[in-house]
Amino acid sequence: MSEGLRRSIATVCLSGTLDDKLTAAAAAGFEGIELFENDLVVAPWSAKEIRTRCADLGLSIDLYQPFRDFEAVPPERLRANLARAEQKFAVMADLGADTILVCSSVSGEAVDDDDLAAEQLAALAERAAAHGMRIAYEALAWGRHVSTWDHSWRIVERAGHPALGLCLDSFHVLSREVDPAGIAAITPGKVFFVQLADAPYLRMDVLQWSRHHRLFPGQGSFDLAGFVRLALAAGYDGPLSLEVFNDVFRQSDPARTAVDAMRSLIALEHRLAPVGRRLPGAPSLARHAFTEFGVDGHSGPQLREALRGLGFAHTGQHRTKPVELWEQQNCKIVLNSAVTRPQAAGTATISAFAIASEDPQRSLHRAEALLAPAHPNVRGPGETELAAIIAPDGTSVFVTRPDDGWRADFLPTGEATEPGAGLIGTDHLGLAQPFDNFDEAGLFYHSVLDLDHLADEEYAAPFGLMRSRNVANADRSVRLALTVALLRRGEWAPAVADPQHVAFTTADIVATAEAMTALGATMLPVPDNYYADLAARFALPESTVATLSRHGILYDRDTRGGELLHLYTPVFGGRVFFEIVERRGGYDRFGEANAPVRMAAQRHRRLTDQ
Ligand SMILES: O=C(O)c1ccc(O)c(O)c1
Ligand SMILES: [Mg+2]
Repeated sequence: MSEGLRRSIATVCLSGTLDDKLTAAAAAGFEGIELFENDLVVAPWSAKEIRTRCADLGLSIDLYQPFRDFEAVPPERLRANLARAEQKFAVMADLGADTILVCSSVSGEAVDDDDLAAEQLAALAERAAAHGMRIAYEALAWGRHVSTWDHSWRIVERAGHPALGLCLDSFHVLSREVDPAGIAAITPGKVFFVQLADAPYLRMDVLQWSRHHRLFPGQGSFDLAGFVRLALAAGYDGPLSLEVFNDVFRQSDPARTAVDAMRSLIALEHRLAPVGRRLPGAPSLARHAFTEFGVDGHSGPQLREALRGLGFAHTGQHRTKPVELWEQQNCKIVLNSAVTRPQAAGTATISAFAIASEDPQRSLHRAEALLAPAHPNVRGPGETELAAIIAPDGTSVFVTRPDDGWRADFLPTGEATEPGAGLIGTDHLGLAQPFDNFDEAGLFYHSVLDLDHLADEEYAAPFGLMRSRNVANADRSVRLALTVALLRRGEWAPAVADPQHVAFTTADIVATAEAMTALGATMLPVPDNYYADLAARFALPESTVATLSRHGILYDRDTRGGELLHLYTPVFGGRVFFEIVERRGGYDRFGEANAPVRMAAQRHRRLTDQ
């Protein structure tokens, strides 16, 4: 099994016609599919033509699904069900598929009788066997009488038919409270099929949860690696098949979803070592090396002025491109007037960011193994090779050496970086994600850069509910805050609801605020109401609140007493802003509680500016 298990995907995961789905699955490198009945019914091809099309694309049809409401029914219903099954076996023969999925019944006609269920499933298996086919019985978490994997296994065991086995679906298993550990003790050979889906923990009706909120492995909260290990311990060696019902994926570009899906499987297999295929190990990351803003004649001057106010100096000019380097200690900002990515006139965008890696080459190999698209490296003679990958939202992610050799591409301007304003380095980047790519982005950064998923937060902001997902490396020298609106954004929400930012670290935020005021910085005014509430929430001394208020510093405290003091600039270039943070006592979050205050203040400021 050293080269791994087969990789399959259910057609229900992907948007479009059957043709769209098959093309996307094959292009992403899948070896097999689960063919959903609906996709067959609407296809213009006969079952035989589908088989040929799949074979041409190198795809096997690993499962035909689903067959519903079969077992534990009165005799006349059984006769009708068996006749229905015979038709399906004929279709399967044409498809060249040998395994059919039978979901546990949800029908009101079914009775709570394991003996009857076992007997009828054995009768079905007997007929399947006559066609050289087999039945995989799956307990739906909302099945009428059979809703847990252990119950479905008792019935399959009781039936004792060689052509009857189990389909284990991680969603149905892990969404229920039944301990999955016993899966390892299932008789070898009796797990016929394994379906994989992750999901966020939600307290809601399990059918709704399953049909709308499934995610690819690594995008939710389930322990998929643990689940697969149990199936492997039971001797399973069939495909690992993704079966993800998700409202966003159902309407997204299938080619892209299929790559996201494949990335999730590759990352999962890596965690199954020594069974799965291995990825190049993730080198440790040293820090945020630089952040690049794409600017134009309107947004460029705004950002230059903002950086001056924060104590930055324009230290370097690129040898061949209209690109400026701005620095203050380990904070490095690049302003690029020649970004190739389209952006609206007058705006600024984070077009790229760079992370210093102890082994950039290995970081890139890992990214490639995880199907991250590469950024073509355009460099002039004598310039440093800067390799980049493209994140799901189109941002280039450069992986650089810790020695900052890339700085040699900039000719010094002679401007001094002293005295600055006490900014030490980059704490994190805040990257608002396109609605459709949020889960994809989380998995991308988690798997490609090996950033841990720290926390998800939801908060009510002026322009809608927001979700943030925090990812960081082990020593927290690289942090990203990914944000998205909980619902697809409406037309009315202004740009401040969808911004990007760079947060810099200071060891003394009050001193930094004073230095920035002296430099003429424009910081964001924070309303008095906020401070009145803050004093009440945290029982802070009046003098502390007065100091915070004087500088527009926001405050948060975690349950262990760690504190965050942070302040913001207004939005520049339509979309970007800066944050200054001082972390105390191991505070490990991003002050999400204050995001709505910031958004309202930024909106207010833009209105009064106009
Ligand atoms: O939601 C369903 O109906 C459904 C169908 C087939 C499956 O394998 C499944 O897990 C759920
Ligand atoms: Mg399933």
